[in-house]
Amino acid sequence: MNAPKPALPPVLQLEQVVRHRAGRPAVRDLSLDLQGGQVLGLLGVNGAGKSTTLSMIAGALRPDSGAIYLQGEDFSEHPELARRVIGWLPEGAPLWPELTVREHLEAHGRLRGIQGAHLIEARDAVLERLELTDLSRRLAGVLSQGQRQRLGLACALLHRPALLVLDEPANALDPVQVVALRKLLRELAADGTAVILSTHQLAEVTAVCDRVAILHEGTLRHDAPLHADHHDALEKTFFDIAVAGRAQAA
Ligand SMILES: Nc1ncnc2c1ncn2[C@@H]1O[C@H](COP(=O)(O)OP(=O)(O)OP(=O)(O)O)[C@@H](O)[C@H]1O
Repeated sequence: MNAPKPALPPVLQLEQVVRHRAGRPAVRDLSLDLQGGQVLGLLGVNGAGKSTTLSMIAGALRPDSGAIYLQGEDFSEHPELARRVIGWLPEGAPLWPELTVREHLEAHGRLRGIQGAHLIEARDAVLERLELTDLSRRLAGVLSQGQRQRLGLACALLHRPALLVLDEPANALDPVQVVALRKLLRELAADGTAVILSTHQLAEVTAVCDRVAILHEGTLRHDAPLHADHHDALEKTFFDIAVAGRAQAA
C-alpha cells in the first residue's frame, strides 16, 4: 500500500500578528492561513488594516509581534522568500515613469534571478496575458491609469509566484479588463496559485473569491467560505460588522 502523501504546508500562515502605526494598533492578533489554489477576498472599511496586513505579508512592513510563514518557513528568518514566493501589486501600482513597459518587466525579472532566454520568455508571456504587447515600448509615465494597473499586475505575475498579493487590483480597469482580470485570477487559482485580494468592491469578491475575510479596526471579524451566489449574504455580513463598529465607536 502506498504511504499517504505528506500534506503541504499552507502557502501563507499568519500567527497572532500585531502591528502598530503611529502608536495605534493597525492590526491586532491576526491569524489566518491560505492554501494553494484559494482566492481570499480581504474586506474592511477605510482604515481597517487591509493595506498594513498586505504590506506585512509582502515583506514591506515587519510585524511588531507574531509570525508569518511562507510555504512553512518563518518569513522573519528568510526575508529573501518574498522575492521567490510572492507577487505583490501594492495600492496604486507604483512604477518608474522613465522606464518602458518591457524594461519594468525585465527589471522585476532580474531582481528575481530570471535571466537570458527565460527572462524574455517570461516577459513576453505576461505582456500577452495582460494585453500589453502593443504597449511594450511605451514609457510607464505616459500610460493611462488602467494600463499602469495592468503593468503592475504583469510585474507581480512575471515570476509565477505561489502567492499573489493584490491591493485593489481592479482599480481603474475598464469593464472589459475587469472581466479579463476575474478570468485570469480564476485560471491562476486553478493552477494552484494562492491569491489574497484586498478590495472595497464586494462584487469583485463574489465574482472571484472562494473565501472572504473581513477586518475591522485591525481585528479579523469574519473568515468563511464564499459561494458566487452569496452576494446578498456577504453584503449583510459586511454592513453588520461595519455599522456595529461605527455604533460602538460613537
Ligand atoms: N503610513 C502610515 N503612518 C501612520 N499610520 C498609518 C499609515 N498607514 C496607515 N496608517 C493607519 O493604520 C491604520 C490601518 O490603515 P490601512 O491603510 O492598513 O487600512 P486599510 O484597510 O487599507 O484602509 P483603506 O481602505 O482606507 O485603504 C489606520 O488607522 C491608518 O490611519
